[in-house]
Amino acid sequence: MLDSAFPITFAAVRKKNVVLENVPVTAYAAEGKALARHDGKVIFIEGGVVPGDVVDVRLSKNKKDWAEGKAVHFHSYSDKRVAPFCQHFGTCGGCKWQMLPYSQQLTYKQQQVADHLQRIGKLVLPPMEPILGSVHTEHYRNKLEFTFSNKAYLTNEEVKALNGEIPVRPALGFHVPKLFDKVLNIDTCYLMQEPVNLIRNTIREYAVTHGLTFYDIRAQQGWLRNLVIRLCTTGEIMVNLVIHHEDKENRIALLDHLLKTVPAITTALYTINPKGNDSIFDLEPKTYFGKGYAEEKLEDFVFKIGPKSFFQTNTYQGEVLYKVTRDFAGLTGSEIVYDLYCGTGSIGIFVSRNARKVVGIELIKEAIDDARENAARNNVTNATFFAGDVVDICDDAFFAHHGQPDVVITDPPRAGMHEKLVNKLLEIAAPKIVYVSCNPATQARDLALLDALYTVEKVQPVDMFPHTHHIENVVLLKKRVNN
Ligand SMILES: C[S@@+](CC[C@H](N)C(=O)[O-])C[C@H]1O[C@@H](n2cnc3c(N)ncnc32)[C@H](O)[C@@H]1O
Repeated sequence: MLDSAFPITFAAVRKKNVVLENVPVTAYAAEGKALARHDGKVIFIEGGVVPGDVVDVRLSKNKKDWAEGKAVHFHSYSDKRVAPFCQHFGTCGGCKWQMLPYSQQLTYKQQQVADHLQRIGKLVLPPMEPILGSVHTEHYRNKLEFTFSNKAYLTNEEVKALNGEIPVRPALGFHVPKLFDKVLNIDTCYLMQEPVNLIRNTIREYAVTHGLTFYDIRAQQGWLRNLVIRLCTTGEIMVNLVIHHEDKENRIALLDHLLKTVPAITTALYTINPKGNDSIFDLEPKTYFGKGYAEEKLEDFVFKIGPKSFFQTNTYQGEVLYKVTRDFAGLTGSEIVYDLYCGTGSIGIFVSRNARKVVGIELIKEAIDDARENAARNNVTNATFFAGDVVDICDDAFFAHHGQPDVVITDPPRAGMHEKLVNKLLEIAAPKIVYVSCNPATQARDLALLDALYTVEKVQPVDMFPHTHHIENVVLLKKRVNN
């Protein structure tokens, strides 16, 4: 069937820059790319394509078994498509799946988890639990970072209309994908509740009318660099304005104007960043107004979140994810639980009342400082946290000193666990491992190694990021009895 839809020979397909015509898109692959097949060859397709569309694809990579390209023409659209709700859809890098109904997004995410675990992990799976969708499909984030730039993104039509005379054009919004120096001016973003749009637009309007300079990332000049807004479910709002250098008069005037316009802000900070990159992790934010941090709640645990702290970006689904993790761990109060890649210790603290002891390990020292402080604030006395690389820390002496784990909870970054750590876990052979992952592909790779000793008992995908291709997945592994 598919062959007749490809009026092109296999030899031609091996060339780059070939345009494949009338390609029926059948599924989604990893990283939000769409997928089609021809002659046993897999074609990954970018460019806002969804399964059910029929497109022409210009190939940019062309290997023996697979190719990659961009949709350059749509012959027909999937009947599953819906109208995107955001005016910035198509240019902005966020919320790229708005053209699919949410129920359909969940179906594709569920399929992808199953596909990765079976194809990469080659695992025998128990019946998978249906993905837990987000109650809030808009306004679900608790933090966003906007960028100032003196090069607002312009469409091709806008550039043509300017006849080569392109002026400095201040923008405050999001980077346009693949254009590192262009920023899309955002008017309304649906990722966070109000007053986040009001805060961003107030600052931009004030800055433009008062002639404040927006950063030029190429020339490394300009005053205003980034704006980080955190809005907690407790109602607290923390704003961190990142500027290139101190300009006390303008800084005070701008922040005072903001606080007067948006009195709901509970904390305002500013950070001076004279560096070539945007990271603030090696900088010291200064408090201008309020207590200098915000508080977020998960169940009745309260977490202190400073301007540099990491916290799950969807608080509602973060709580769902942690409940699944705690349920999978099946704690009775007598267990020693290791929380690997613990960040600010939030999973460990969340399960602490159900465990005898929690041992958390995390690379970033500041996150461990937060974990210790959050444990103390929540009267958690049975959790200890250690800063360092899990691979180095988790040696025999460490386990001998802190106790053999009854349950290991592991929540690594997208790259998954280091093979040395997987081997160590096989050696330590805890009865249960709960593996929380934001990348089912690397999770599947690690599970394939753990398969030497463990059986996958439960699989629960959780959707933390509606309208994106990102998936969180929790897997319960139990040690086989005969091992
Ligand atoms: C997905 S986050 C998990 C955070 C935490 N479990 C939570 O729910 O907030 C992964 C964490 O692993 C940490 N990390 C990355 N590589 C590490 C390593 N080699 N050793 C220890 N921690 C590491 C990162 O700093 C990050 O905090």
